[in-house]
This record gives sequence, C-alpha cells and structure tokens, in this order.
Amino acid sequence: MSTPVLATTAGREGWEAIVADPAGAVIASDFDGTLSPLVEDPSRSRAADGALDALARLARSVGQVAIVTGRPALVATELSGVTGHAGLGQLVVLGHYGLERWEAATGAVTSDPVPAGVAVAREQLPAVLAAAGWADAFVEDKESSLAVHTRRLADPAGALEALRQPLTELAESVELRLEPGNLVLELRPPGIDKGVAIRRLVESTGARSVLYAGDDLGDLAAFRALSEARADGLFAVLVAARSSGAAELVEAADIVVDDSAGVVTVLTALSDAIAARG
Ligand SMILES: O=P(O)(O)OC[C@H]1O[C@H](O[C@H]2O[C@H](CO)[C@@H](O)[C@H](O)[C@H]2O)[C@H](O)[C@@H](O)[C@@H]1O
Repeated sequence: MSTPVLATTAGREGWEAIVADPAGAVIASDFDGTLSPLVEDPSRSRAADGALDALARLARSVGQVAIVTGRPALVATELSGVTGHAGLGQLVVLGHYGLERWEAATGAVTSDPVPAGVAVAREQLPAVLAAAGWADAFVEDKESSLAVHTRRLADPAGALEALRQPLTELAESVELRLEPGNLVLELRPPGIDKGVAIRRLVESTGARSVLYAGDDLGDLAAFRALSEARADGLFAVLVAARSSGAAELVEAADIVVDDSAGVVTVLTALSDAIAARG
C-alpha cells in the first residue's frame, strides 16, 4: 500500500521517524468516528473492518498501541472487540479522556477519582433537559460522566445549540466540564483531556514518536499536546478523519482521510512501510 498524502514537513518527518525506529513509537487512536464508523445508537458502535488487524500488525513492531477514547475503558474494549483479539495483548485503552486506563496484559482498569459533581448532575439533568424543551434527548450515563446525545432528535443541530448554554451552566454549577462533540454534549470531570492522556502515555513509554488519529473536537487536545511536544524533539503524525466534520482538527492534521476506512488504510500503509524497511 502506498504512503498516504502527508501534507506537512513535520508529518513527513514524523512518519519517517516511526518507520526508522518503530520500537520508539506510540500508535494511538480515538475510537468513535476514527476506528469505528459513526452510528445512531452509541451501543452499536463496532470497529471498522480491518481496524483491529491493522493495529495488531503494528503492535508487532511498535513500542505501544493505544486507544484513547471518551468512552469508559471497559465499554470501549467490549464494543471494539479488542479483548482476546490476536496480537493485541499489550494494548492500552485510555478511557474517559484519560481518567481510566485498561491494560490488555492484565485486564485491569485503574481510574482517577470521580468527582461528586457527576452524581449531582445526574439528578438535575432531567429537569434541565425538560426546561430546555428537549426532555427526550438520549442520556448516555457513563458513570464517570454523562453524555447528552441529539443525533436521534427531530432537529439534532437545533437541539445541540439549545442545550449548550443550560448544560454549560449545569456543568459549571457542579464543577464539571462541558465537552462538545459530534451531536453530543458531555458533562465530565475537569483536569483531564486527551492531551493530558497522550502526554502521560508518551512519558510512561519514553516514546520518541507518535501517530495519533482522531475525528472530533475531543481529539483537538491531543493534537495540540503533540504539536507542542514537537518543539521538545518528539516526532508526531496527526491523522484526522472527516467523520465528525471537525474543521479545526482537519486543518491541524498532517494526513486527512474521510472516515474509519481511511484510518485503516493509513495504519496499514504504516505497517507496510515498517515491514519494507525490515
Ligand atoms: O473519544 P471517542 O471514542 O470518539 O468518543 C467520543 C464520544 O463518542 C460517542 O458518540 C459519538 O459516536 C456515537 C456512535 O457512533 C454517535 O452516535 C454520536 O453522535 C457521537 O457523538 C459516545 O457515545 C460518547 O460517549 C463518546 O464520548
């Protein structure tokens, strides 16, 4: 498979660094919209065809393969099907934007503490949704956070805009953070995001290079953290899938693909390039 179009010098250098020194590389990807096609019902998300095989093939040569997701770590492992998948025995899943860490090697999840505000928000949320006129919005209760989805409402974009301010106020009143995403508004713990998560992973692995793939606004923090880390000598390749239409993410990317199938193509091309270098 040929090398994908690398739009930037930093991206080309990052790709070359991974190919030349795969043992020093972390390959990390978001789940929804990046490794999995977007679907209406979040409980029906599944890894795209070939995604796990592509990760497993990379895992043979790179230092670390990881999924970095807004989902609870165990939900992401179950939906993605990574548990027990051949070749993914060293995978790490950073769930809840990095609040949780699951390791395939042990099957154990560790988590930072969940702030009390989540329980208060859970109680108050139905009344806030009703007052905004969107009592039927789907609430995905993720235990450590609450995601309000508008995708299945009559006016998904209108509902998202109508709910943004009241949910911001609710989040602030209980010391949570409002995380906007693709037709979703999440109330979640502050102090952690995918930027913090990927920095921790780079530090703990001693990585010299990273490829990170994402599609939504929540992935911007990882893109920013890795862009900044380039100044300290880290090589990075930033891959954006257009799935969620996050323009800022696409603008900041070194490689842009349409969807999760495109992400699989990039991962496969990278493992081909590593294999060709021998
Ligand atoms: O960090 P991610 O793995 O991308 O998770 C972010 C949120 O993704 C999920 O919602 C998105 O995907 C759904 C399934 O395709 C889709 O229906 C929804 O509209 C998208 O926003 C998930 O449900 C959230 O909990 C995640 O935080």
